[in-house]
Amino acid sequence: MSEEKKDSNVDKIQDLLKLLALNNGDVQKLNSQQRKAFEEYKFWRTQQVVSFDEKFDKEGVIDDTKTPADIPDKPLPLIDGFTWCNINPDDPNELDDLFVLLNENYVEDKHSVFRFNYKEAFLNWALKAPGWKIEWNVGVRVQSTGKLVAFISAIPLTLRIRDNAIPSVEVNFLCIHKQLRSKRLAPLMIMEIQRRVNRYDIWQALYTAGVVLPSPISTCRYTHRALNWTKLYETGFTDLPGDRTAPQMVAECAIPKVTKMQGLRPMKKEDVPEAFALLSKYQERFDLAHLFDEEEFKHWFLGSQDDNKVIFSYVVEQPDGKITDFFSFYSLPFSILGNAKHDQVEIAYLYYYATDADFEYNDRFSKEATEVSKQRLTELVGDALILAKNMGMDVFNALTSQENTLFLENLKFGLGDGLLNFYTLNYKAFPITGGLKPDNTIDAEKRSNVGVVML
Ligand SMILES: CCCCCCCCCCCCCC(=O)SCCNC(=O)CCNC(=O)[C@H](O)C(C)(C)COP(=O)(O)OP(=O)(O)OC[C@H]1O[C@@H](n2cnc3c(N)ncnc32)[C@H](O)[C@@H]1OP(=O)(O)O
Repeated sequence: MSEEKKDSNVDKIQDLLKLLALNNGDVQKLNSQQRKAFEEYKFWRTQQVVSFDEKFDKEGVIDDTKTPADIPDKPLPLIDGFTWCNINPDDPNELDDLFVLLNENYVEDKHSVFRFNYKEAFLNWALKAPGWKIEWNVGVRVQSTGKLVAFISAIPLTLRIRDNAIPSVEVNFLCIHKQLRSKRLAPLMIMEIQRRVNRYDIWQALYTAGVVLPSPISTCRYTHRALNWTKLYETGFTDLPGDRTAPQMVAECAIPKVTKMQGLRPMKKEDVPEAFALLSKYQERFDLAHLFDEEEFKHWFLGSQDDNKVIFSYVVEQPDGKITDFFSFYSLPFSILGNAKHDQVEIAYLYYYATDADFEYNDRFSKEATEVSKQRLTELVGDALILAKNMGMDVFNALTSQENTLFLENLKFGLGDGLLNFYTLNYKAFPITGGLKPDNTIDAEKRSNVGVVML
């Protein structure tokens, strides 16, 4: 190795060590390989976000000087030939336009083989959170043909960051047609939705992305538990490890047929007050959380109750009628492109859960609390895997957020390729643990303080 190269490696390692020291070993700044210098983010450097190495000693709002009256009431100008529109999820034609846009252009893996398949029922559930507004489903159409070519959405929520409750929106489903990429339309979409949200006197937002932007407040990693190994292998979702045979993998991934927890059953309407109280209490442990109200709880966990169910929620009821545990997962399949045998991988995503297992301990990290939590969560999510498998899911995904690091390894979840970064707009927050060690493997000791799950 040349002296010059050696020096630059030493510099890199020293920079990395500096970053680690600055952030108490938090993983988020280790995405440095993927990120540009702050000045190169031509759009993001102009927004109310913090730069990568910015030091601050107080969390809070970045700019609180504006009022809705300061915000223009007309949409931002669009390039000729295109026009803004709203997407009404209650209109089947408009929802279908969105479905087609996302289905053909949304997030894919790096080999363009898998793509999220957000079905109409899913979008209806995701976009119609209590308080949703039609003008926060922002689309762009080609003027001459009406074709929908870009979209971004926001839904309201109260976000809690440590002790601060912040009226915010969650921004999601940013998508631009492949033929319109790299034309700086994304910044325009973001500024337009920001304008529309600001008009309602809301000034903070939460969003997640696989890409590194200035600056993540936390980073989690996707993990996958194979339920139908053979199909995953046939579709290329999973590789055969060099030291194993296919039958060995099938045996390793085998799942019992019957759930184990006494009193486990689907959640009903009547359970809502108790299950809502349980989840609210459980969420208090996290530094980043969605402060649900009861109406939101109903929406997010009972779903629409129609045949196209996307959300599945369960409770554990004790013989005395008390609900001690709750978990939920949602279904979001991947389309498979160009595979002769399969066109879809059925995927379950772990969503919110709660258990009273460690409520009697003051410190959730104590040895005893950790042990009881670990045991109960392993049983609970173990049963979730069985239920998901029985309903035809091929794989069960979970992030390293919440208390997931306590059971992921026991339940044979394997690390995925993808990292998910969490961001806030117009709010500086200190780093929040995402369940990852500096080398991006599971950190079962520090665990995670991220309590929000975004679709
Ligand atoms: C208070 C209310 C506030 C509301 C707003 C809160 C903020 C919400 C923020 C949005 C949260 C969304 C949450 C989700 O939905 S994350 C899901 C994002 N969607 C996809 O990945 C689907 C497939 N990809 C696409 O459709 C396009 O590639 C997208 C639309 C992603 C970019 O289109 P395109 O490739 O044609 O690029 P451009 O030339 O127009 O623009 C380039 C600029 O855009 C920056 N960029 C690239 N990707 C992202 C990204 N995922 N978040 C934020 N910014 C992103 C990029 O760094 C560059 O800026 P800068 O580097 O020069 O600075």
